[in-house]
Amino acid sequence: MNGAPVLCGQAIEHAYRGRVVLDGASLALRPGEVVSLLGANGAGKSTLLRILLGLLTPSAGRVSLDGQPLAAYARRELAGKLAYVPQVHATPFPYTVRQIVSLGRLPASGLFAALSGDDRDAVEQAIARLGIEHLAARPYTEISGGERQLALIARALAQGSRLLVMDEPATGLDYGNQIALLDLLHSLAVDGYGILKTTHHPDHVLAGSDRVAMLQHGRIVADGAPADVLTAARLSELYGVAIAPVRLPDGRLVVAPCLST
Ligand SMILES: Nc1ncnc2c1ncn2[C@@H]1O[C@H](COP(=O)(O)OP(=O)(O)OP(=O)(O)O)[C@@H](O)[C@H]1O
Repeated sequence: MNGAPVLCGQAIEHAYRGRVVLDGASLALRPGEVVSLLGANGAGKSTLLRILLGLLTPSAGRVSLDGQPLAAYARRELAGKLAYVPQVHATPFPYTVRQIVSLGRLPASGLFAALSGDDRDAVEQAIARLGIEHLAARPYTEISGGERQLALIARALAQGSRLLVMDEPATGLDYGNQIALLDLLHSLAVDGYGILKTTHHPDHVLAGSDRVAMLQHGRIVADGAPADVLTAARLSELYGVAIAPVRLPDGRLVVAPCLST
């Protein structure tokens, strides 16, 4: 059973140069659940994530963590509770994957301190959980986008926070790694992690998410169990194409593309 919400955004509003992107969006994340945030391109998903992480200050609304306003936390304390997995980026520096994962320990160890034994253990455990031991000594600049994504997730795990906020974590992963990622996120939730991720794949919501929130017109227009929320009407409205979930003989729901020509 999930506990009380630990990360709560309430009535969040945000505008970029006067253009309203979020207009009263509310979203909560509890331990032990995978929550997917769905929305069309430009709907404001990344903006909402950045606000929930305290990286961007909303024009209006409140964000709280464990009942305290986000602003009440020191940066290091926040990092111990909340980790961000950004969209894959390139770094100009040829750090090894192990060094990238070690960056997750910086908030705990301090910028100039050597890694302790506990830090090193956390790094190796994160690398093992992602199954990327074979990449650990490779330069981050010389691995694929999908491999970088796995390294960034390992970095978030090494950080030790129990809430993970991920911006399109499946992007760039091949099909096998997408499924492995869904499995990993589910197993992390079973271990008590709370996971909030954006996705463009309704199938990644139907498989492996406990809850889905739909962002449209700057608001969360639906929030609940994937099978309840992802109706043909809502999906068609969200994406502007005819789309319908299909129930397989074994009871699972899937969304299959249906081309107009
Ligand atoms: N720094 C910025 N300055 C001005 N406008 C911005 C800025 N960041 C985002 N926007 C605009 O705000 C809107 C929401 O952007 P955001 O990245 O939050 O959407 P998204 O739902 O994550 O999109 P996508 O699915 O395409 O990644 C977009 O129209 C975008 O162009």
